[in-house]
Amino acid sequence: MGCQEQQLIEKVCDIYDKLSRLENLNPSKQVNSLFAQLVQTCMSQCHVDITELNERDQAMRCKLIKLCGKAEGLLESHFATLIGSHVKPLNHIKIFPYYSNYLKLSQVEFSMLNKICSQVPKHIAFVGSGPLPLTSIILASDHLRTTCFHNFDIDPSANAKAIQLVSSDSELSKRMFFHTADIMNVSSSFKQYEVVSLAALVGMDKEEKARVIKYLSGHMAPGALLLMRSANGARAFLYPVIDPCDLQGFEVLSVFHPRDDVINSVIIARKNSQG
Ligand SMILES: C[S@@+](CC[C@H](N)C(=O)[O-])C[C@H]1O[C@@H](n2cnc3c(N)ncnc32)[C@H](O)[C@@H]1O
Repeated sequence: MGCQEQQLIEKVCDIYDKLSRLENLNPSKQVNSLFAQLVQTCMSQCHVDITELNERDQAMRCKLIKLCGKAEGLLESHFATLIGSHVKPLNHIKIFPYYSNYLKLSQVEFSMLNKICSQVPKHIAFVGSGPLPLTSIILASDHLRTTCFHNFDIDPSANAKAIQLVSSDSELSKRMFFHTADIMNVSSSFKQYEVVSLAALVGMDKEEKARVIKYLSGHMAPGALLLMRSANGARAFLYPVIDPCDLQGFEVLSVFHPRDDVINSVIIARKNSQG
């Protein structure tokens, strides 16, 4: 590994060490500052190959991804409550600190889908939509204005907050549906979706992510699209990486790796027609 790469890894380890010592990961000046430093560090264009990490750094990365996932959930829940307290919540979603990142990521995901889909999808499933389902809201409001979004989340309180956000918008709430379930227990209804979008935080390690993808491949309609969020380079300290070998039963159609302040890579694959 180059010395620049080693310096980046040491910086990530140092931030992880500070985060892991905190009492909790609820949004606060200290937590927000450490995550801002972590994201800034991992957006570096310095090439990092996480398959070459030593055992200590591999172990740290696995724990850091889980810690980031927890903090992201707490951040989204905190802002979903804040935004949901307004009479017209959707007029206030811009207060979410990473709103512009979601705008850019949703634009990327829409552009990729637009190149692949011959028709506008009628039904999209978003798996792991969370208390602040910004991707579904932005896609439904800005890009796919006739598409119905079925949002799945294992956490009933996440769905309750999400419903609070959209219910005051009469048009949007006609196209946004929320289902409380562990995605690994949902079977029949998946055949109706032309597109299934899998959140970055569903499947917090490689094995679990591969299990979710394998499960989806067994329940999606042949020819349907699976849109996944992955990570590349140093961004792989923040999210699990999806490799082509994890996509048995799918044909990879499009891959996007960000170079700006978008964090997630995006992969779109088609479910093989032989079912
Ligand atoms: C906090 S949101 C974050 C969404 C984020 N933008 C992303 O792309 O991951 C992730 C959500 O996934 C949900 N989740 C995790 N595992 C799940 C599963 N097996 N089935 C359904 N929802 C799940 C969590 O409850 C959480 O609300």
